[in-house]
Amino acid sequence: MRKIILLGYMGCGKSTIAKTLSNTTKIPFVDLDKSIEERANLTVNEIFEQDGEIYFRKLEHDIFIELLNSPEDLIIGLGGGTPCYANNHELLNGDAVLSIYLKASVATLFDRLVANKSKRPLIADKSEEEMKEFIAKHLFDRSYYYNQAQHKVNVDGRSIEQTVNEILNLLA
Ligand SMILES: Nc1ncnc2c1ncn2[C@@H]1O[C@H](COP(=O)(O)OP(=O)(O)OP(=O)(O)O)[C@@H](O)[C@H]1O
Ligand SMILES: O=C(O)C1=C[C@@H](O)[C@@H](O)[C@H](O)C1
Ligand SMILES: [Mg+2]
Repeated sequence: MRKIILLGYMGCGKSTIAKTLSNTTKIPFVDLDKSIEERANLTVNEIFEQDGEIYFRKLEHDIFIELLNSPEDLIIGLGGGTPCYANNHELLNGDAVLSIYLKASVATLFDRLVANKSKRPLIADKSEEEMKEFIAKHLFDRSYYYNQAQHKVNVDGRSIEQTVNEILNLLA
């Protein structure tokens, strides 16, 4: 059955947009980070601290595959790094998959993340100045993987409703 996959950098709005899209379409939404936390019975931060990032990436890949193979229609919100590890980027073009990159500028990402970085282990300990530089470099490194998505939706300066409407047009 059909899988709608939202991807993009931390803070681009995957979880927020997916929730509203799910309310509108009545297609259930699964957040990959939340699924990982439920499976491990630990927060993402705790998994990074206790088991390390490599363990997290393995769990992330395994659960992503499970979700893709599940028998129902789903909206899947990926983690910010999901397309950049294992062969996950190839899965963005699998059968019955519609993948959408929510593309945000460094400025938009910085504004959204600066107030809310503690739950994101890759930026939790960075100062504001370090964060801006980190996001810019990291986004550059990851863009190749994000651009493997079938569709790209620019989210800068867009309300949640505007972005959701753009995605609904892709589904029509
Ligand atoms: N127009 C908008 N569209 C989406 N999110 C927005 C918008 N304006 C503000 N936000 C805020 O941006 C923040 C980041 O969004 P969200 O947590 O959905 O990102 P994410 O891509 O799921 O991040 P992560 O990969 O870290 O889980 C949220 O606090 C959300 O409320
Ligand atoms: O960008 C990333 O690599 C991450 C983003 C989050 O969604 C989490 O999956 C985790 O914090 C790693
Ligand atoms: Mg999220």
